[in-house]
Amino acid sequence: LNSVVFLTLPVDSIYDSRSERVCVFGTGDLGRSLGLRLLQAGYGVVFGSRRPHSSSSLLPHGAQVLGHAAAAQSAHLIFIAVQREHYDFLVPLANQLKGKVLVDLSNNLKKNQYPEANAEYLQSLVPGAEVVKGFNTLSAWSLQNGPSDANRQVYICGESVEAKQAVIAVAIKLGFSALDRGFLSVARELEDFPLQLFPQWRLPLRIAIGLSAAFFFYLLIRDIIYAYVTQSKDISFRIMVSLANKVCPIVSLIMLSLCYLPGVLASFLQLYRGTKYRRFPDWLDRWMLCRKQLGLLALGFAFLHVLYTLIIPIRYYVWFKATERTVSMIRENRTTQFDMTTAWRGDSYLSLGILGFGLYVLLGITSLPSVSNALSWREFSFIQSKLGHLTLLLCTAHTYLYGWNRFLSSSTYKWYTPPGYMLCLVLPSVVLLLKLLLITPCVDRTITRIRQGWERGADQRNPKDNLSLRHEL
Ligand SMILES: NC(=O)C1=CN([C@@H]2O[C@H](COP(=O)(O)OP(=O)(O)OC[C@H]3O[C@@H](n4cnc5c(N)ncnc54)[C@H](OP(=O)(O)O)[C@@H]3O)[C@@H](O)[C@H]2O)C=CC1
Ligand SMILES: [Fe+3]
Repeated sequence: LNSVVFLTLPVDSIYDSRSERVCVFGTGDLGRSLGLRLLQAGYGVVFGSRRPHSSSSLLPHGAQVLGHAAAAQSAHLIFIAVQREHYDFLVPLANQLKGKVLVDLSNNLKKNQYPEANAEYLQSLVPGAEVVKGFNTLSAWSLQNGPSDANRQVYICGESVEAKQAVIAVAIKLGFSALDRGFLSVARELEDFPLQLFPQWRLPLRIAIGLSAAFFFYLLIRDIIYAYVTQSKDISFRIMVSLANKVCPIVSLIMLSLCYLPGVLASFLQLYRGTKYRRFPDWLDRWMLCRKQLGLLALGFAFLHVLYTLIIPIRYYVWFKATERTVSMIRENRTTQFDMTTAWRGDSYLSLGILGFGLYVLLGITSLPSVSNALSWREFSFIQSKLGHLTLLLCTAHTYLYGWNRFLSSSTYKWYTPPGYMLCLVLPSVVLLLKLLLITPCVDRTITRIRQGWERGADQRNPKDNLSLRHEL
């Protein structure tokens, strides 16, 4: 879209702006930062201020400061860097603002603060001007940082195409890429943008916190409080590492399963409906949209599990136990035999864990926009779907083997924290089994046909066709 907009601009308006003058109303934080950036880009800047003579000391060098009316007359494009509450000062200037392009930069402190968008309100105050909403997602700080700052996208919207093109030309000159989002009715959405706090992370974060808290308290009671009550044994020090190192892998594996479960469910739903031309239910849609965040959080927990596992040899408790055992063996003049089976089992589960984690990291890296943009759709889906399920398989196998090892190696060992252990294995096992079912050649072929729109317009087909499809399954 950017390139289209770029091409439709007259070349002069992009390159020959040395003499062009732009006006900025408001000499506050944003006004000054924007003015500085405009001056650096070669524009002449005229500030419009209530007190043109007393506000000039902080202003960027080279800018002119006039009263609002005089400043408005000096330029075609006027940035309004003033809070919305004060917009009524523009009403008496209606004559001077006629035909001018007014850029509304304002944001609100909370959602739905006013009945209409700030930009629409501005348009209603000055009907003779062309209002364009834009630049509000930038901060004064990022504007001062210059073009090296990562935040390079600005969104704009407005009714007049010419007015928007003029604003886009300035944005490009300042080093931003501008995205035209449409008419002024989109302004409210743009104004809500800076108020959003990680919207797609909310649900995954809640799941992660909920699961961590539930398993932490479960393990606290099961491992520590239970031992204290029944055997009067104080092993509370285990909270810091042992307990955390159980919570992390359990939460990680459940979250990774939750990341792949909606895709599998969606495939079954399409299979059941025999068409891809019907919307998924809302809950499934929302779930599908936060898969990346679920996966990244799962990776975070897996990473913590790796770190906690790596520090095991340097723990005081481990060192103490090992020394104690060696000393008692010397005292009792005992020796032990090297057990090949134990060695195999231990190494196998560790190796599966390492391979799983390696793939886990690969999934995380390829979900970064800069990396995923460099991949073709086929490459991306190969890594995220095929290798993703392989990761889930390796991590599940690692956990199975671990539980099995503990079960076999310790005679006094009770079945390892049953509900936690079972839950963290049941869910991935179910996802893997369903996926296995989906990749059996017959089902896979049908899904591919459905996705390719093989039976386009399926919604109008007669029920008999549906039956034949089911029959084929
Ligand atoms: N600061 C930021 O990072 C960002 C700010 N914005 C938006 O930009 C707008 C300005 O923000 P900011 O620069 O931080 O605010 P400031 O409070 O720093 O500056 C506001 C400016 O508005 C002018 N002003 C204040 N009251 C009146 C009035 N009654 N009549 C006319 N002019 C008035 C003043 O300029 P003077 O004294 O010269 O008249 C003042 O310097 C806000 O709507 C904000 O939401 C948007 C994105 C980022
Ligand atoms: Fe592990």
